[in-house]
Amino acid sequence: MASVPLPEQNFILGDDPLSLDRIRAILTRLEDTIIFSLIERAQFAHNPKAYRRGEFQELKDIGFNGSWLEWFLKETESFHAKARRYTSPDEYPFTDISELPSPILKPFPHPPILHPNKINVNASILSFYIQAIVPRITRPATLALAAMKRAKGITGDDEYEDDGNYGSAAFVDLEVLQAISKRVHYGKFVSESKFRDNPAAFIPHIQSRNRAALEGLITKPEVEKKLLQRLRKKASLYAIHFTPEGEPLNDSATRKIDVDGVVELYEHYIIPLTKEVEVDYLLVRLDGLSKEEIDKLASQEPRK
Ligand SMILES: C=C(O[C@@H]1C=C(C(=O)O)C=C[C@H]1O)C(=O)O
Repeated sequence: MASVPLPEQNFILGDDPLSLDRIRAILTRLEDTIIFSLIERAQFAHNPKAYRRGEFQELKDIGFNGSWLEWFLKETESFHAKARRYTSPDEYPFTDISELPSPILKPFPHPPILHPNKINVNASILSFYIQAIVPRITRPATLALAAMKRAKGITGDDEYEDDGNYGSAAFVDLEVLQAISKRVHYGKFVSESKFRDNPAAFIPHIQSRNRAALEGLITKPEVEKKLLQRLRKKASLYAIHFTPEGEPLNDSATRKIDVDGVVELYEHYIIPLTKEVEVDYLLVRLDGLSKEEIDKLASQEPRK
């Protein structure tokens, strides 16, 4: 009987915050969050207008020059920042932290787990989400809606791609983006766990800035292969519609989400970016340490 991963817990709970098995269980659980939030986003049209800067006069009127989604991010993250969300090492804002208010609560007394770093790859996440993911998983707005808009003289290149649900779609965009961001930045915990297991394996390549060697050390092809297989099965199952009587509709044309799109999201974007975070984190892992501290780490026996 395969062991069932530990109940998903964030890094604070649990006895060993850097157990690789527990970290992987959290990554596995985030697969569900990402798939279901993509299913929710797929219910709305592409709405490309929401991702282009300068499209909303109403935003310009309030002095905001970014896109609708960037405004949604800044407004939402400003509130979350006051609730100290971004003092947690597993939470990273898309808005420049210097533009967000200070927390009204004292920082949560997190255990010092990660080495100090300023790694934030949310700009890359936002870019691939807008350019590749949203167009892939959304369907044109209904032809009837397009006809209604034509009748009202609403035209433009978004005629079939815009259902006007800018607020609802952006709310779900944030859920997808925050889940992908958490998943990708968990690469820091993965790297810290692997580093502590065998510092001597990493230290020479960190010191010689050898990204390729570091990426070779953190890459686990068998883990990635199993993940993509599991992801395809999950997305195929979660995408099934049911009849009013609760019978599954096994018609691929009525799937709630493009399953290939979900797998490609992980294979071409999420996994590579997670590994980039892992390597970026390793490259700063020795920053601020004395020669004696580094030598002590290098002399440590491998833990596994
Ligand atoms: C996250 C890990 O590190 C790497 C990245 C993976 C991913 O992004 O899914 C999977 C395996 C490794 O290649 C891990 O070892 O679990």
